[in-house]
Amino acid sequence: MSESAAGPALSLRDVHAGYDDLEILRGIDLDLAAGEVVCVIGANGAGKSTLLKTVFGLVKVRRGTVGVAGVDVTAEPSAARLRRGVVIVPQGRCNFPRMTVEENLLMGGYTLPKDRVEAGIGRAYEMFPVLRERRRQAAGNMSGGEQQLLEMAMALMLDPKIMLIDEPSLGLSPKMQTRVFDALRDLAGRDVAVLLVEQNAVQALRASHRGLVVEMGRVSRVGSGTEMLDDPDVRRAYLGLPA
Ligand SMILES: Nc1ncnc2c1ncn2[C@@H]1O[C@H](COP(=O)(O)OP(=O)(O)OP(=O)(O)O)[C@@H](O)[C@H]1O
Repeated sequence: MSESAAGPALSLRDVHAGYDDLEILRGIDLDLAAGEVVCVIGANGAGKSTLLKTVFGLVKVRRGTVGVAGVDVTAEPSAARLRRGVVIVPQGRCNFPRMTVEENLLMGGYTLPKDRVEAGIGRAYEMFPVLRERRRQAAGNMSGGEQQLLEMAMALMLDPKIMLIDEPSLGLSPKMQTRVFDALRDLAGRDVAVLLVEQNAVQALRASHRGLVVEMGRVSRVGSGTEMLDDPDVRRAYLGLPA
């Protein structure tokens, strides 16, 4: 993990956001360092996905600021944030099931110049060798876990600094879940800041440097992954474990 001279990779200050007259985020404060994996947990409907969408600019900030590498991006549209290296991997998988794995990767990098596309594909195959093996196969014929890896690899094409990822382990076998969480740690090892939303909070916290609980639109608890796993209130309320 590292904090550059410019400060954290991502910083949220008193962020308020929501939909129509519904305020969902009510003063979120959060700093995320390069190379750090932070897992957001909370009840259904607490606003976890809204938080990711707000960082990416899909939901408008009503009050407060979003900063990326020390630059205030609160007023910037998603495309501008993307150019700053913020990517989002939404819930669900495989946008282009009939296209091959490699064609999907090319779609992930369609805004890039040719040399960066080649570098991106090289990076994706190095990180996920299974995708190289399957590169000529229709993406929709891969397992759910492999499709999830492809989604992450598509986001990797853009050489991101910040990856926002929503429920990456949803519907995967325990073995594939482990693979996905390992991949997130690998990304962090490459200095990407990862903000992760997960229902599978136990495994996600094990894979995270820090966890935070969102409650009533605010961050109610922050701690290392281990502290959160040991916290009796968190165990009872969010992990389904005995206190
Ligand atoms: N586009 C939208 N328009 C209106 N309300 C929305 C919209 N998207 C989400 N909401 C509402 O905002 C609240 C927070 O939703 P969000 O998806 O952020 O929760 P979450 O914590 O990710 O939930 P879950 O764990 O169930 O996925 C919910 O009450 C939801 O119904």
